Amino acid sequence: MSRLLIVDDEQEVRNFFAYLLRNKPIHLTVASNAAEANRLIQVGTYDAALLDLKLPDGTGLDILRLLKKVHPTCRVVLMTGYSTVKSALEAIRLGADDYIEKPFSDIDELERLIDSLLVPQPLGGHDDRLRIAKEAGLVIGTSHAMNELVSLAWKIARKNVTVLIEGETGCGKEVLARFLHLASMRRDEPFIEVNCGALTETLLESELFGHEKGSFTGALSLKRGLFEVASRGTLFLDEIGDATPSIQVKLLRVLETKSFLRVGGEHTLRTDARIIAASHVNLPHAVATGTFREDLLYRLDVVKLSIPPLRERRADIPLLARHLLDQNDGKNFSFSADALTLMHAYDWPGNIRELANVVKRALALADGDTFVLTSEYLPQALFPVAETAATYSDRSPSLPTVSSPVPQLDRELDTWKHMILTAWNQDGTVSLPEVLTHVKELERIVGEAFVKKALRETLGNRKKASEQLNISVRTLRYLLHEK
Ligand SMILES: Nc1ncnc2c1ncn2[C@@H]1O[C@H](COP(=O)(O)OP(=O)(O)OP(=O)(O)O)[C@@H](O)[C@H]1O
Repeated sequence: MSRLLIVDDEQEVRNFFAYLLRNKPIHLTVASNAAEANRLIQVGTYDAALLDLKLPDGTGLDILRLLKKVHPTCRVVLMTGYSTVKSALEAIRLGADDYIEKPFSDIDELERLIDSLLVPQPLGGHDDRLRIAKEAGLVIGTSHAMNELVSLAWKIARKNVTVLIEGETGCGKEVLARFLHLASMRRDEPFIEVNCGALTETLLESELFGHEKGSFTGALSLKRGLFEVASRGTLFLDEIGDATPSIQVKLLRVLETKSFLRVGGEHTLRTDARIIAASHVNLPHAVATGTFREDLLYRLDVVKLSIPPLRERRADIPLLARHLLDQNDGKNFSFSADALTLMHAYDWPGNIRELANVVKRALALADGDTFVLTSEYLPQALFPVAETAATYSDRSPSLPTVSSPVPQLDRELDTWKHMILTAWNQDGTVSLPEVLTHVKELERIVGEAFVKKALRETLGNRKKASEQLNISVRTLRYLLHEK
């Protein structure tokens, strides 16, 4: 029987849960204050807990911290009034699974939430998250920092809250914004990106809010603004730190009132666009220096997602490089161990965009029959000072430098070995479920390689090939994605 803890100071709420769950195989324990909850946590075990955020003698956040310490696998949902949504999001950051707003408006949804909390979580069971990450072109990798970040993004994607994404240039702010959109209920509506630093103030204003016909010279027809076009979808305001003071005022108004006027217009229009903003400049710093409005930052920063620079998640480089090779028609190519070692040591000031350029350059330099991209294909910037490609590859016990038709499997094993060893050697926490997901992927690749080899040897005879491999024809089909 599952064990559920409910902490709420209101008698009616406790009674409500007792009634709602009366016929379920759940052992319910209730507490009416923080002191009682803390005592119960020390003496009992719980599979899930629903915690009121505000209690007479403490907060749900304190109880959450204790629960995560004493029973790390206990799944937690915070119950909150609308005014405390920001604290509820803080709870998600601290490890809570979700939050629900009180009073409960949809009892069926509440029941579904409780049921889902009590289903055991399989190790590595992140299939949906990985599928959507793939769709968004987002490689999560194995670093703890990225896994924490994507897990937080996943949890808040379906909440209608404004998100602020911070991170150095080229570290994947737009990719993460796309992931948030695809993981939200708005995924079938438009995702629209606008770079606030790339347009003049007048153009940006007319892009964002639209204009009426004849409102200025050149406004030959009515134009709908992006707030209108993205009304049921997501509007991604990139480089928000570059917006001029006048645009900042107008954005603040839309965020506060959900309404706006077209340039030259008289009718107020409403928008329900979900706003995701991103900036490579430090916005609190911009507020301190007077170039960004504090009230706008407050409105945007309901949830902040800070993407770590690539140099702080070097463990992800092999998988990112693999992804970028595939993306650039380089499926048959791979980087040699010496090239990956250099890439691992480099600081990547331009982050993943710079890595993408290095990958494209290496592919462009590759001659017709080179499939292993060694250090010779990397730009000089990646070499330690005073070393050149030639001296580096002389020293290093690398793979053959050119012209070796290394089979696909060999290359895959090389990338995976490097990725797993990097995760292994990483200090601190590592996301084992992600490592295991990649091992599973490797299992599939190895299976497919063996099947193809057996099919070549048996001249395409599936029955003989499956006998040779001691698998059923069905498994063979599965490994060939024929299902
Ligand atoms: N996690 C990732 N997985 C795969 N590709 C990524 C990832 N992060 C970034 N990229 C790739 O790196 C490049 C830069 O990413 P993106 O444009 O999202 O960065 P950004 O932080 O928005 O950059 P800027 O600050 O210049 O606007 C893109 O080609 C993107 O596809």
